[in-house]
Amino acid sequence: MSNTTEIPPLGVTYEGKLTHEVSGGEGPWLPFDKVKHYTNAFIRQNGKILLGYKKRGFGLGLYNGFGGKVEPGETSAQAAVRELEEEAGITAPLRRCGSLFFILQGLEAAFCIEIFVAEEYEGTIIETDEMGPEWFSDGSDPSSDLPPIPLKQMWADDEFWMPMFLNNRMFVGRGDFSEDGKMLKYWFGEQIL
Ligand SMILES: Nc1[nH]c(=O)nc2c1ncn2[C@H]1C[C@H](O)[C@@H](COP(=O)(O)OP(=O)(O)OP(=O)(O)O)O1
Repeated sequence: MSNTTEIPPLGVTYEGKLTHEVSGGEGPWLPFDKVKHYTNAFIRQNGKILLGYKKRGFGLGLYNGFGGKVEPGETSAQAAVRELEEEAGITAPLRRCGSLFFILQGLEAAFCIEIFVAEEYEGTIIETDEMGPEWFSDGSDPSSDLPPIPLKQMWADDEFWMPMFLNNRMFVGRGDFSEDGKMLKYWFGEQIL
């Protein structure tokens, strides 16, 4: 790991205190002109975590939480509930547990993604045109028959903030990606409220 820094890069928003957990990569942080707001929601229940296999569009072929763009007039919390229902058919009392900022080389707008989690949900989980939902073990139950979280088939940043997420910490961070999806530089930390 090189270029470690304790100062969070531009785009990382937080309140209160921040601890630096992990950073790395080379070169300068990439510039950005605009920011687009997104959500990403996870259901975590009894040692299991619900992920979706992305069937189309951005992040195709990767597992992720359920989410998408925040529409005009919506709060990110409202968008998170709507996107979870659109993509997995369920509603849940989501609460925010982190904020991430990503830049993809070649795209003019950066992604500001609010991450949400809930331990319960209502409705029946369904496969949609966008997502194939699957349960994974969150690692807390050694006797679980479920597969582990498939980090090799997720965005490269996930392995850095997932440990904080799984420990119920509020996390923030930034990752800059090349056009072919390689993470060039990253910084992740924990927010202490
Ligand atoms: N580097 C990254 N790491 C990660 O874990 N999630 C990422 C990510 N970059 C993007 N995401 C997530 C945020 C969001 O849940 C999803 C992108 O949402 P979508 O592909 O659904 O966006 P769309 O532009 O299709 O929006 P909608 O049409 O509103 O669904 O990918």
